[in-house]
Amino acid sequence: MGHWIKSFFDNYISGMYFPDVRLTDIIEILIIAAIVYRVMLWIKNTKAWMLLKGMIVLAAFIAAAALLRMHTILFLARESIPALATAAVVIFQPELRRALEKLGEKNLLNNINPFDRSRDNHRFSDGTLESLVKASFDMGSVCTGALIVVEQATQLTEYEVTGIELDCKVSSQILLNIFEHNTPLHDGAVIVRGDRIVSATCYLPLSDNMQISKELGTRHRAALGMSEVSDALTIVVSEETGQVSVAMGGQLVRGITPEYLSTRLSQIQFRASELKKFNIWKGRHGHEEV
Ligand SMILES: Nc1ncnc2c1ncn2[C@@H]1O[C@H](COP(=O)(O)OP(=O)(O)OP(=O)(O)O)[C@@H](O)[C@H]1O
Repeated sequence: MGHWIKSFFDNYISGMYFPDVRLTDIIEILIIAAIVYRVMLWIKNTKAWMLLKGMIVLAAFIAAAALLRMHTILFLARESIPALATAAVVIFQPELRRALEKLGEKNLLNNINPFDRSRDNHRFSDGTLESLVKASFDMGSVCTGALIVVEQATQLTEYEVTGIELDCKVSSQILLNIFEHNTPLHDGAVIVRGDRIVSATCYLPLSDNMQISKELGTRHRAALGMSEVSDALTIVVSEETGQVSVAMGGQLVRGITPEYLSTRLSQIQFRASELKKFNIWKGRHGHEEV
């Protein structure tokens, strides 16, 4: 038996090439796998999926042209590659920007950089949370349409300037007043930063998600659009049905309850660093992803 094992090793194993795998190689493989996974998710969740499908069709066409030796088509394809690459960057500018912003949100530099203003103003009180929930469901009960964006780490200044500047403490009464029909501020969205309403009548980007239900109009599309370009949580109250929905991270959850909205708001109520302390001390929502 011993002889057999020895001859097996001599004949097969000793002839094999075992690369010298270091710990850094394993870390490198894991990093590349995570990046590829993230890029694939990004492609799947954005317009890039359409682009990828288009590129596959184009590649198949060029491969067929190469097989059939269609030199003019190959020449045109070769010459247009730089132009197509530039066009892709221009077309996907919002998605690329969002991807980089997301990277920045999780960046360790946020915890180190003392000049980062976003660390100071993204916490709202329990009073604001309760006012948002109360106002949303009060408006829902009388079918008053509303759109309320609760800012998180992504600064919404560019959307804030499309509206009328306000600086008032969040209260359910103010929100009800703003969205009252036929009043000057009722159209568009309100942006909430911390405990304050910073702007009303804001214009939000519309989502071009083709999977969104056809029965939903531009108010819901705007809420979803906002959630695609930022980490904000947007509350929508339907004027038609009185239903309250919430959009965040490119997902729209329709027909929610006050408890659900309360939970979602409490999940974003504290900054990540504060949240850890909050969970340790209060033991609330410790299991939920933020
Ligand atoms: N891009 C936008 N940014 C902000 N608000 C918007 C935007 N587009 C539409 N709205 C708001 O939505 C209102 C129109 O809502 P619309 O009826 O088209 O949407 P909906 O999703 O069907 O909502 P509802 O159920 O309330 O009818 C507008 O009067 C405006 O207040």
